[in-house]
Amino acid sequence: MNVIQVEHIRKRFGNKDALADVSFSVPKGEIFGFLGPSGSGKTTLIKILTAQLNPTSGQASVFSQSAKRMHQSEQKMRFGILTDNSGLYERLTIEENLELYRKLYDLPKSSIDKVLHFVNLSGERKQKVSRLSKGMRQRIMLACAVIHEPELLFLDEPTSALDPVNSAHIYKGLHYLNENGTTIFLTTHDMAEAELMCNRVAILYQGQVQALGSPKELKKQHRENVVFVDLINGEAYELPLDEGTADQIADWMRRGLIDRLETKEPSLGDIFIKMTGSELL
Ligand SMILES: Nc1ncnc2c1ncn2[C@@H]1O[C@H](COP(=O)(O)OP(=O)(O)OP(=O)(O)O)[C@@H](O)[C@H]1O
Repeated sequence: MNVIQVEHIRKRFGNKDALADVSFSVPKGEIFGFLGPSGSGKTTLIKILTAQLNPTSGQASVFSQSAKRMHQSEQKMRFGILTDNSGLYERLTIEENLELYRKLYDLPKSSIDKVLHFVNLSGERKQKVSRLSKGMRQRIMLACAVIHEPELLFLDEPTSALDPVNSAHIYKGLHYLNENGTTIFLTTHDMAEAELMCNRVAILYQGQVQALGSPKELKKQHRENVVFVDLINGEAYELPLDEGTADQIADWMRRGLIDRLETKEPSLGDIFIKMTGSELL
């Protein structure tokens, strides 16, 4: 079953297409990465999927219903969202902010302890939000998005303000949620994060999906068909992957001349740059 279905979505702002023609689907249980350079329309699509914006044309559905219904309270219970503008009450403590969400979703008291552990902030629960660092705020916003363990989670750059230790902690928590049934739709500029987290990724550029597949499939598709050979006498070769090369390598091997033999697979970052012409941020 697809949790998200996007068909020929176009979104025009003024005389410019933010999204020109975007189609893809996300099956239940997947961690799906929506990648693209800054300004490519990732946030716009999340807004369409969560009924904050209407598309100019095309169909978007979530939980097999029009995405336009996502503002309805029974749908709101089913998803969580983390974006730049996820609001926090500055004068309240971390715990008091979470308490508001706990009541909203009618959850047991223990949900606060659980989610504080999830974002690695159990020790800071009594601190006022106004005094917190950017990374801590991001973790509390994430806590607010996941406290009800939603069926579907939208994460717009969830670890952009986090250090590697806290990012690793969050990845673990997100995998736990996913193993317990949460489908995750995330945007990121961090290709290592996409590779680590996502079952499949879409690369968005010029308003369209330019590549779609698992990181492994994409790497295979974009693999250079060359083999690198270093011989023990110091000679180094870059040869095409063909029959002639196979015979040559077999001969070198028989004569014990090979020091190193490898094929080169591109990273997801290399593929992103190739597809979008953009340098990574
Ligand atoms: N409300 C709006 N009115 C006019 N233009 C908009 C509006 N919202 C977004 N845009 C434009 O649409 C394009 C896509 O923006 P969007 O925020 O979706 O990109 P993004 O991929 O999420 O970028 P980033 O990675 O920097 O967050 C940009 O050119 C942006 O300026």
